[in-house]
Amino acid sequence: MTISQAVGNVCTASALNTKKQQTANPVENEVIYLPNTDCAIKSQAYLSAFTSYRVGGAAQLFVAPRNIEALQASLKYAKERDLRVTTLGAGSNLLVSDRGISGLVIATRHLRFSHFDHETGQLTVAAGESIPSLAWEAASLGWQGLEWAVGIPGTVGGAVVMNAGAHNSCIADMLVSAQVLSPDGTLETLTPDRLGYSYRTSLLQGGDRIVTQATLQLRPGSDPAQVVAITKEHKKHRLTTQPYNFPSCGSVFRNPKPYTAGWLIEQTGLKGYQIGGAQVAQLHANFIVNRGGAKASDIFCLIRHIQHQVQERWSIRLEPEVKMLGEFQAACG
Ligand SMILES: Cc1cc2nc3c(=O)[nH]c(=O)nc-3n(C[C@H](O)[C@H](O)[C@H](O)COP(=O)(O)OP(=O)(O)OC[C@H]3O[C@@H](n4cnc5c(N)ncnc54)[C@H](O)[C@@H]3O)c2cc1C
Ligand SMILES: NC(=O)C1=CN([C@@H]2O[C@H](COP(=O)(O)OP(=O)(O)OC[C@H]3O[C@@H](n4cnc5c(N)ncnc54)[C@H](OP(=O)(O)O)[C@@H]3O)[C@@H](O)[C@H]2O)C=CC1
Ligand SMILES: C=C(O[C@H]1[C@H](O)[C@@H](CO)O[C@H](OP(=O)(O)OP(=O)(O)OC[C@H]2O[C@@H](n3ccc(=O)[nH]c3=O)[C@H](O)[C@@H]2O)[C@@H]1NC(C)=O)C(=O)O
Repeated sequence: MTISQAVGNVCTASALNTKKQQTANPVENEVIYLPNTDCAIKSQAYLSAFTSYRVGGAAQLFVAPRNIEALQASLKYAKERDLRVTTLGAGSNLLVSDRGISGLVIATRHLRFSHFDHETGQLTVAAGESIPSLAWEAASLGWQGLEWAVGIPGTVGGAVVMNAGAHNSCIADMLVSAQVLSPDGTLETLTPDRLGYSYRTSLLQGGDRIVTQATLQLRPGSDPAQVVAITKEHKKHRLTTQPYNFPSCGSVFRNPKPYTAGWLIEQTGLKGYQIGGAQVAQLHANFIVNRGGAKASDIFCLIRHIQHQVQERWSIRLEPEVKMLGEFQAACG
């Protein structure tokens, strides 16, 4: 089954809306439809609703396709109007500027479909599927391999791009192939050796290809109760070591091996340090939490402050894991 067979007819390619075809960009608060689809493009859509930090200004234009054809139509729409395209998954590793993002923002989380192949032990999933939901589903089937992914509130697409990982496992370890869509509308299936994987890195980062689907190799045949128990242990460990009670993006910085960012930041005396509504978490110093009312600029300036302090104290440059989208001020006060 393909993604287009698996989804309903909302925001899909169809001939239903030919009367709604328009060529202009929508003006503020207007909704128009992609030609030959019932897929709406919205203007000035606030991205704070689409990021785990709950911050971020508006997308100039926003679309959430539900199948490949509607995704291809979105890219065509952008190309014809010379609009820059930005792709979002679940927005759980993003800091979107308060000034928003120009061009067309494509949210992939409505690309949904999953198939557990009991013969091969392979899980084929659309980019918008939730990684933690799949981890629980695999566990309840007695399939091993995704226990580590519980508690990572992202999509399959975001995990493939970020090489999401935890507990010494990561997506690259189990990726059989990823299907990607190029700006010219062509689909290609790539094996991991073509994706330049290393720790929290892939060649897909910062590029213009959109992940549409992935196939993961898992290990069926275990006692579901045992796999669920291990998954629960991972979740419990997270809840005791990471702050889940306030919005965040997970780890802000990559670990500068052999050190860990959390240790360096704590030793620099920054736990609890706050700028506006953004605070270095007390429970884990590599998390910046939104304590309420934070602006993206507060989080951005706290990131810069941490980098500066850690550099001064340890001569180590912390590299952000979080992806910053849009424009940020050059200097913080
Ligand atoms: C509480 C919490 C805990 C976390 N724990 C972990 C952890 O243990 N390990 C870990 O690795 N991460 C963790 N994260 C970070 C985050 O969940 C992961 O990086 C996740 O993989 C991001 O997925 P996403 O769908 O939210 O991607 P987004 O944040 O939406 O996007 C991330 C990047 O991928 C791009 N992108 C997203 N989808 C696509 C697509 N379909 N095609 C092309 N590009 C795309 C975006 O443009 C952006 O550059 C955590 C975050 C939170 C909030
Ligand atoms: N701090 C932050 O910025 C953010 C934190 N989060 C947090 O991330 C966490 C992700 O947790 P995680 O458990 O991985 O995913 P979720 O709690 O999001 O659950 C994902 C799916 O897995 C199912 N599920 C959850 N627990 C179990 C279980 N014990 N057995 C079987 N199925 C289960 C859920 O089913 P059902 O719906 O039936 O419960 C749901 O369909 C959540 O606590 C969420 O609040 C998310 C976004 C941002
Ligand atoms: C949350 C993320 O991924 C997480 C992932 O969930 C966990 C679990 O596997 O391991 C990494 O965290 P981490 O290296 O901070 O793991 P932890 O086990 O919490 O801490 C490592 C070490 O740092 C120390 N530590 C941590 C936090 C802190 O405030 N102070 C401190 O001293 C701990 O005591 C421990 O000795 C990933 N982070 C990175 C940047 O690699 C993410 O990428 O967003």
